Amino acid sequence: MWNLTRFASSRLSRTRRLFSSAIPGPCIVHKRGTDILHDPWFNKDTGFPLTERDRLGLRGLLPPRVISFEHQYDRFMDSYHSLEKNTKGQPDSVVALAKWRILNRLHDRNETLYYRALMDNIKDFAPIIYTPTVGLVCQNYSGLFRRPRGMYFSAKDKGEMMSMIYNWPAQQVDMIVLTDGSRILGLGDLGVQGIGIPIGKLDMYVAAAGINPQRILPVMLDVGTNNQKLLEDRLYLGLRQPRLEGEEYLSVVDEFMEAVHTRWPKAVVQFEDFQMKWAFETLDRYRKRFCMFNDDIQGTAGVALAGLLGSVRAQGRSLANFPDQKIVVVGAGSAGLGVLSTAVQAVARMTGSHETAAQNFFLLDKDGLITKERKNLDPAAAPFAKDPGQIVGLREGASLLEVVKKVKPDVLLGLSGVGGVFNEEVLKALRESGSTRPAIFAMSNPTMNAECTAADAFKHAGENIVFASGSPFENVQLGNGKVGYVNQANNMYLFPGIGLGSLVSGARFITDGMLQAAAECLASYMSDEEIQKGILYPSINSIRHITAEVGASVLRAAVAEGLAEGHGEVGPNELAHMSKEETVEYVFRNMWFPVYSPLVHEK
Ligand SMILES: NC(=O)C1=CN([C@@H]2O[C@H](COP(=O)(O)OP(=O)(O)OC[C@H]3O[C@@H](n4cnc5c(N)ncnc54)[C@H](O)[C@@H]3O)[C@@H](O)[C@H]2O)C=CC1
Ligand SMILES: CC(=O)C(=O)O
Ligand SMILES: [Mg+2]
Repeated sequence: MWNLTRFASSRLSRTRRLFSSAIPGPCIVHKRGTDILHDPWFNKDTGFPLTERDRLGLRGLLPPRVISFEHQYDRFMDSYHSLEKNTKGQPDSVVALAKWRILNRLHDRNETLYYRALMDNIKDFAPIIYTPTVGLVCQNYSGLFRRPRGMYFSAKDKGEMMSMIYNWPAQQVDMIVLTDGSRILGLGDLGVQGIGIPIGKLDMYVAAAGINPQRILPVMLDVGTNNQKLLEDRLYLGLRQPRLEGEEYLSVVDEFMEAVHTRWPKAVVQFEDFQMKWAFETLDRYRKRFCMFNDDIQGTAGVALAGLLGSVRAQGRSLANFPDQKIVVVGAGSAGLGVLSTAVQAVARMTGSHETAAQNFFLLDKDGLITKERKNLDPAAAPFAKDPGQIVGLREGASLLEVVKKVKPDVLLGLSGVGGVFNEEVLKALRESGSTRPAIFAMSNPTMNAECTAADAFKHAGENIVFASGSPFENVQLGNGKVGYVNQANNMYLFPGIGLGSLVSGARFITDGMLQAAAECLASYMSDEEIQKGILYPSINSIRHITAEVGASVLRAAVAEGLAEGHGEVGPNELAHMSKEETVEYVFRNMWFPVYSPLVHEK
């Protein structure tokens, strides 16, 4: 079932070939003069050629010398490197925020240059615009606020959303990331300040999936906050009221979804960082009506499954051994339960039996091991709750240490949001694992919420482990030239491809089959040689390439299910007759690339 065909080794050179042939088409602009200079979508700063300055009424509004895009890029990177030098030795949070500020200023001024800088320096810049720094930015959003980005729909806008949606200046929107700020990374309820997450996710969409930045829309649904500290903060920019609950809450989300799909029926909506009860409820409510998915449940599940399959291969075993792996999942929230149900489905497909598929999985939450004896057992966790009769030596609520000692798992996977729960004792206990190569996935974000650090994992659990974390860590030097490889197990490897594949297929819904195709594509991406070294996921430097492959797999799955209605000029028949290679090239062709387009003014 898992096709492990290696993709062409020249994957990066093919990416470059596809981009180098891209000639920028003209871009219609409905403004002139300073209005253009103040619009980051069109602004080229000193890069406007003289003829364009004439055409657009810019002559005299800029210093006379025309600076090339490459020169502007170098100038920006020089100032970034000076900032790095000048902030050396300062606390990490100060440096991180300074870097975020310089990038944010460019984002606000000139998006073309910003996205080129982001794409070309994705390994260095992703930790600033995405996890971990985006968490710090959200925590400090009200104080850092200078200008709005995206749209804000609040509980006070009830009845107005259908008209408000037309306030957005773009004619077309393809990709929306929506949050209600109720569970931002592992940082809890940050209310309106959570808007930083949709912004960061959509930056990744532009960088990885080549979604045109004029067609993205970050959205905050502000239904209040239960964070007392924020409610009392004089700078807080959100509604000062407790969160709406029940039908009142759902009616706000319903109204937003209707409004969006009235104006842009083909837009894909990604739900992000909703607290668990609403994450599941909204997914269930909308997935058969709109083209939407929940990244924390579904995107994370695919990335984790790819990593789990990779860790079986890292043991030198075939994927047929996956059902025998003992896997302890710590965290029974939206992410943990999403991972577990996807992994259990994969086992069921392999073994042909649903009944026994969950037997090697152990689930813990803040109250320890979850069994059928759990009082007020959450129905979402119930399918994974252990029958006390079948877990000799373990009881309801057993601690993580007890579970690890007893189960001797092959994999310890954390999605608890709690930093350090894989403590020294737990990691040392993993040395007694039955596995030849235990795997540790400390997937919680941001860095301080990771269940353990990479250094601690290799130090306490042994040098033979495979390690992955949600936020980036440096590789660990183990001495004698040996390196403990650190993987980033983050849904960023899938959500851009899921969104892009759904968009360019013109699918009305995102099905389990499309999500499974995305996970299988990621799982098959790495070579045996890489996997043997403990490298489970591609380098972030090749994120555009992996996203194109994932997008193509999603598209092909949509075609196979008869859901692909086509996109732009390309109809469903054409999509259905594309070979695998042609599908990847079609996906690439639909990616936006940051170059200055000639601007043509139209009234
Ligand atoms: N790496 C990635 O791609 C992703 C990472 N995450 C991270 O996963 C974390 C959890 O996210 P959600 O599931 O949405 O949160 P959630 O709030 O829905 O669930 C958290 C779960 O952890 C449990 N928990 C809390 N303290 C614990 C402890 N001391 N020991 C064991 N379990 C404990 C809770 O009981 C709950 O079941 C967050 O930090 C988030 O950043 C989420 C999605 C993707
Ligand atoms: C990565 C992500 O989606 C999260 O930590 O919530
Ligand atoms: Mg998330």
